[in-house]
This record gives sequence, structure tokens and C-alpha cells, in this order.
Amino acid sequence: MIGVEEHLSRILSTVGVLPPTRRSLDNAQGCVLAEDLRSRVSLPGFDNSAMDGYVLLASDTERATEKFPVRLPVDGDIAAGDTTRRRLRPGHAFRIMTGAPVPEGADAVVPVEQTDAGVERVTIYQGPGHGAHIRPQGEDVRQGQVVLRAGTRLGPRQLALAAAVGHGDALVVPLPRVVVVSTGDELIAPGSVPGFGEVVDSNGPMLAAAARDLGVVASRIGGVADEPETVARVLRQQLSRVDAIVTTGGVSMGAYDAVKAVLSQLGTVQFDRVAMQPGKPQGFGVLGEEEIPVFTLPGNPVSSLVSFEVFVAPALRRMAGRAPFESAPVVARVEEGFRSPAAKTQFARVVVTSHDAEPLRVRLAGGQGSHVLGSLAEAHALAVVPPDVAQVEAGDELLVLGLDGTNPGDRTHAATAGETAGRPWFGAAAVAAAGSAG
Ligand SMILES: Nc1nc2c(c(=O)[nH]1)N[C@H]1C(S)=C(S)[C@@H](COP(=O)(O)OP(=O)(O)OC[C@H]3O[C@@H](n4cnc5c(N)ncnc54)[C@H](O)[C@@H]3O)O[C@H]1N2
Ligand code: MOO
Repeated sequence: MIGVEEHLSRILSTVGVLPPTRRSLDNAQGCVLAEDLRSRVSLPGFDNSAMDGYVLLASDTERATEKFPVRLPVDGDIAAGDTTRRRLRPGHAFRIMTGAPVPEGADAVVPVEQTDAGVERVTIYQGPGHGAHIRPQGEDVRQGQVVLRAGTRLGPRQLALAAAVGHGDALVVPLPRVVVVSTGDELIAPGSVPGFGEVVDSNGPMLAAAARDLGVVASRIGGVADEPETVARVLRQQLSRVDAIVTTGGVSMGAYDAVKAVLSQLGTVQFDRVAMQPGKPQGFGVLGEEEIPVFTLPGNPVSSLVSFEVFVAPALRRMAGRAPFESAPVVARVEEGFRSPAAKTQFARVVVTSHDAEPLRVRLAGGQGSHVLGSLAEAHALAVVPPDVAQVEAGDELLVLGLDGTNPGDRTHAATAGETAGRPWFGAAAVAAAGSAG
């Protein structure tokens, strides 16, 4: 048997970052930048108005009051998108819209609310200060400045910045494409009711969804028969299509364990028994000329999910140019003791019972058998029990890893009325409105 760390470090020392490619911004969401991105322009690109109102010289209106307003002739309108270069004559004003360019010679904008909204002449009741409501050129970003560094992950806000400073594409690490291959003669497709001896392929949808939750591209092939030739053909077909292969089932000691039979002959896949529960039978290696990483996960549903979280997710993040572990585990206190297998790291399914307590409070989420999907669906996190601990006592503190890419410290339960009282939380108002409408 090998330790969890040993298997993980073998995986992480084998997988590398995928080669960067140039992608349009529309196709770069979730990708990590492989170059520094410099601004091609200044932002704002020109002095422009922050308000709908009148643009003028502050010194012309500084004495304006309600009682003694100042009247100025209006020389025309400047709308957003107007590309004419204008000059303001002292003692005059232009009507100007938000985002429209400020004419030369002007130094302030008075919002329309502080005027009579006149078209040919405008009466101003309160003069703006010098520079008021003008967004100066280059205030946000200067031309040539690095706005996004290599290594930054492109989410909605970073894509907006890249586009605003003149880029349509970027050199990025592509999202890894992963295929999940479910093997087993007993498997039938999701959506069917299993007969005697049949089992729905729930691992396929689960692992593909777990991969998508990480932000990678996932497909799946279900119900591959336990025949070495079939398994070999499916794997060979996938080599040119994906960056990683995840199989489930067929890796323990069974007489029909086809994945193990096939991969023992091909590539560099090495099968090990890892001192963990669940998730003992593991295999990892590379396959084909492209050296595609292959992860062979056990078929038991909980074992396959835990294996994915502990071994596959860190590897896929690394391939995507991200840190293998993006959030640190959190300390939690267990409310009730439980037994843990000796000499194995246990990944116990737990629910968070109190988010407000420091540290978090957790308890076991029902049955801990490797086949028990109900408690897996209910769990918020995996509590890690070290191999030298055979009995966890109430009050002990353990490290917990969030499931589904969440941090177990996050609120995974709906806030109670007491928790939202007095705090701005617009979701609560929307829920109340939807409730009263329905
Ligand atoms: N003699 C031994 N038997 C077993 C050992 C062992 O050391 N010696 N290890 C056990 C452990 S631990 C695990 S975990 C499993 C792993 O088995 P396999 O990876 O070979 O998986 P299968 O035998 O194909 O299936 C196990 C179990 O999971 C169900 N399954 C499989 N695929 C799916 C799927 N896609 N969706 C839902 N459920 C699936 C399958 O029906 C079986 O019930 O081996 C133990 N045995
Ligand atoms: O180690 Mo297996 O993964 O218990 O079910």
C-alpha cells in the first residue's frame, strides 16, 4: 500500500500545463492567461461626462444660486458616440450626455437637475466646481500599462478589462478536455429503471459534472462492457480527442476487471492500493504518443468521487495552469465521535451543522459505506482523518475539504431570518417578492 501523498505527488509530477494557444475572448472564459496583457489605449480614452447635463467653464457659473441663477447660451448637444472635436466658447455651454466627450476649453459639468433643462439657453441654479463630473482620460488605465498578468484566470471581469483596452484575443492555457469512461457490464444509462442485477451509471454524470464544476470541458461515455477489446478501443479513440481520461470501475481484484487488464499492457499506468478509505484501488499513468494522463478510479460511487476530488481535480487544475489546490482546508470540530479505519486516511462525509461557530461544527452525513450515495449527496465536505487515528472523539478537530469546489466555511445553508435581519441582502427581498407573487 502507498500513502495518499505518494500517489498524489506521482500524479502532480507527471502532469504538466497544457501548451498555450491564442483564443478569442469569447472562447477564453475560465482560461489562464499565458502572456501579460498590455493596454492598447488609455481608459477612459478621452475626457468625458459622468452626468447628463451641461458642460461649461466652472468660473462662468461659480456665483450661481437659486435666487441669482446664471444663464448661458447653449451651442448644441454632445451625445455619447459623437466624434466631432469641439471647442467651448467662454460664457457658453453645450448640453452633454453621460459618456460624451468633453469639448476643449470646458472644465466642468453641471447635472441637468441643477438647471432649468433649457435647450437654447440654460439657467443654472448651482455652479459645479472645477473638474466636477468629468472623468479624465487615463484615470483608470494608462496606454501601455500591463492590465492583466500571465497566470490570471479570465472570468467575466477580466474579460471585460481585456476587451476595454483593445484586445479581441489572448494567449491562454486552454481548458483541459476530459472524458469520463464508465465501465461495467451491469451498467445501464441514466433515465432507465434498473432491473435485477442492473445498476444505473451514476458515476459518469457525477464525474463529468465534478469536472465541469472545476471549469474544464467534460464529456462522457457510459456503459462500456467489461471486455478488454472494447475498453481498449474506446480508450484508443479518445486519445486524439481529449487531454485526460478518467475511467471508473474495473480496477480491483475482480475476475472481469477489464480496465486493469487492458491498461496493465498499455502505456505507463501503474495500479496501486492507496491507504485511504474510500478510494483504495487507484491507477494512474499516461497513454499514447501524446502521453494523455489516465486516471482509473474505483467503481464504488463514493470511492470514485473522493478519488476525483483528491487526485484528479488537482491534476486538472495544474493542466489548466492553475494551482493544484486553490483553497486551503478548513479546521472543523466534530460533534459526535466515530471510528475510522486503522492505518488509512479516511475521507469522511460530513455536514456542517453550524457556520457561525468558530471553528465550524460538523457531524457525519449518514452511512459511510463506499456505495452510500444518499450521504454523499447530503454532505458539504470531506473530513480528513489521519491514518494513525482509529477513533475520532467528540470535540476533536479535523481538516475538512469542501465538495463541489466550495469552501466549507462558505454558507451552504440558506440564511435564517435572524441572520439576514438588519443586513442588506437583496436576494431575500427577491425571494419574498416571488413568494408573494406565487
Ligand atoms: N477481493 C477484493 N474485492 C474488492 C476489493 C479488494 O481489495 N479485494 N476492493 C474493494 C474496493 S475498496 C473497491 S472501491 C471496489 C472497486 O472496484 P472496481 O473499481 O473494480 O469497481 P467495480 O467492481 O466495477 O464496481 C464496484 C461497485 O461500484 C458500482 N459501480 C461501478 N461503476 C459504476 C457506475 N458507473 N455508476 C454507479 N455504480 C457503479 C458497481 O456496480 C459495484 O457495485 O472493489 C472492492 N472489491
Ligand atoms: O476503498 Mo473502496 O474505495 O472502500 O470502496
